[in-house]
Amino acid sequence: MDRIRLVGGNELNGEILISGAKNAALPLMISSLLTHEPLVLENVPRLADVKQLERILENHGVDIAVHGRRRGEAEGGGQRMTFHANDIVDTTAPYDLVSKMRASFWVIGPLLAREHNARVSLPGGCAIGTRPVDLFLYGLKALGADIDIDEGYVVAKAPKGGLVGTTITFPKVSVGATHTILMAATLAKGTTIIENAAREPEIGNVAECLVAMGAKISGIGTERLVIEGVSELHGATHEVLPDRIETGTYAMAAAMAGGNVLLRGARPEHLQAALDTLSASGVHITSEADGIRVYRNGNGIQPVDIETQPFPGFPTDLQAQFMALMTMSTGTSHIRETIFENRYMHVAELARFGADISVDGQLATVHGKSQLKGAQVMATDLRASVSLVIAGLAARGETIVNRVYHLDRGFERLEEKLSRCGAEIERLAS
Ligand SMILES: CC(=O)N[C@H]1[C@@H](OP(=O)(O)OP(=O)(O)OC[C@H]2O[C@@H](n3ccc(=O)[nH]c3=O)[C@H](O)[C@@H]2O)O[C@H](CO)[C@@H](O)[C@@H]1O
Ligand SMILES: C=C(OP(=O)(O)O)C(=O)O
Repeated sequence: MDRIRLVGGNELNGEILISGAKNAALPLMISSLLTHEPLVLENVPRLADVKQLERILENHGVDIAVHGRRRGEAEGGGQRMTFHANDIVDTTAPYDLVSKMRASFWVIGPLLAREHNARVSLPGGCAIGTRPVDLFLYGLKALGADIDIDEGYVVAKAPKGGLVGTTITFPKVSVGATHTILMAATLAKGTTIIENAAREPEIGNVAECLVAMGAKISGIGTERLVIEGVSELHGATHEVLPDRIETGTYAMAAAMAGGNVLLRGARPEHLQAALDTLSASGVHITSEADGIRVYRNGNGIQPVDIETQPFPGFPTDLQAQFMALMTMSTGTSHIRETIFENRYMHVAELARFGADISVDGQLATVHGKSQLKGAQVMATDLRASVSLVIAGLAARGETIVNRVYHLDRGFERLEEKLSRCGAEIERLAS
């Protein structure tokens, strides 16, 4: 298994091109199942999760082609890809494909809407909590689907004539359930209203793509989405938005290591809560025409308390990275994880660097230290893994991060992007 070796202590200076967002690319790819015409996506990141979803879509009969890169070839700008679901040849999404990744379960929405039936294995994804699918099933049943759980599969059937629009009020905000019901409702009969919809920018990006494909959606970006069903969708060309979690991660890396980095292509409005938190900790953040500049030059990091929340709050996908940063603050900070019940696996690994963190339920208390020391650590999930990398950038001496396949799910060319800015980092191939 590949490992990452880094030696801490170098500042980060230069530019990092922000890739297309994994969490938008995946549902956008899934949207291609809604039409028999080709969907062209631009700025698709090259990630293990994208590859895995390609396998799942191909199993349903989607033809996939890569047409090259749109921008920043040398730095790894995103791919231009076509997804053509002319015929759906299989409405089963099998366990061995779906169990590796949470978002693969979302195919259930388009399959049910277009083919009126679907058999999808219960999903996998980062082991950060129990991650049930009750909200998906609640929404699909409300659209008229008959749902059964059989041998680990959700077996769903639409009523005769297809799904029927209705009002769905989610008792809890769910990104995945919002994506799934939104996609399904585009082809339902009549109007669907989703109340308490997730407002993450990736939902807006998908909704805009669906509109380009002929869907009728209003309320994009709000917690109330109104979808007027149409009888069919058509092909379109659409761009994956820049990855706000990658942006926040590199912002925190620059804050930890010190230096001055331009995060090219980043959109500040997509991670304002995280940027405000970084500013409060003493990091200089400025918006520029082509991205976000992050600058820290020898100043101490102030402790700041955060609580993770659905968008526009502080994202849970940046909690681990922020905790790494707080380990070097000049005081004590409190972090409350409210989205997932088991998203503190990085705590034990950060302790190997000498970090002083205690956890009581959903609350983590981080006592800042002036200097971390490099260590041998284990990546446990995607964002936890990258928190270990950025801790290693600031630690004295050598760090080895084991099990980096987690990182490859969500960070494109991580070592390359960081080493271009001066980090001493390399991949040790197994
Ligand atoms: C591929 C993708 O985009 N993944 C993101 C997505 O995950 P994902 O879509 O899985 O996250 P959700 O927003 O659905 O989960 C939020 C909370 O709702 C709970 N829940 C969810 C569905 C359900 O049917 N029942 C239920 O109880 C979850 O267990 C969790 O506690 O949003 C999360 C929250 O921003 C991010 O951390 C993930 O990176
Ligand atoms: C938790 C994540 O991914 P997934 O939902 O696919 O597990 C993530 O992107 O941080």
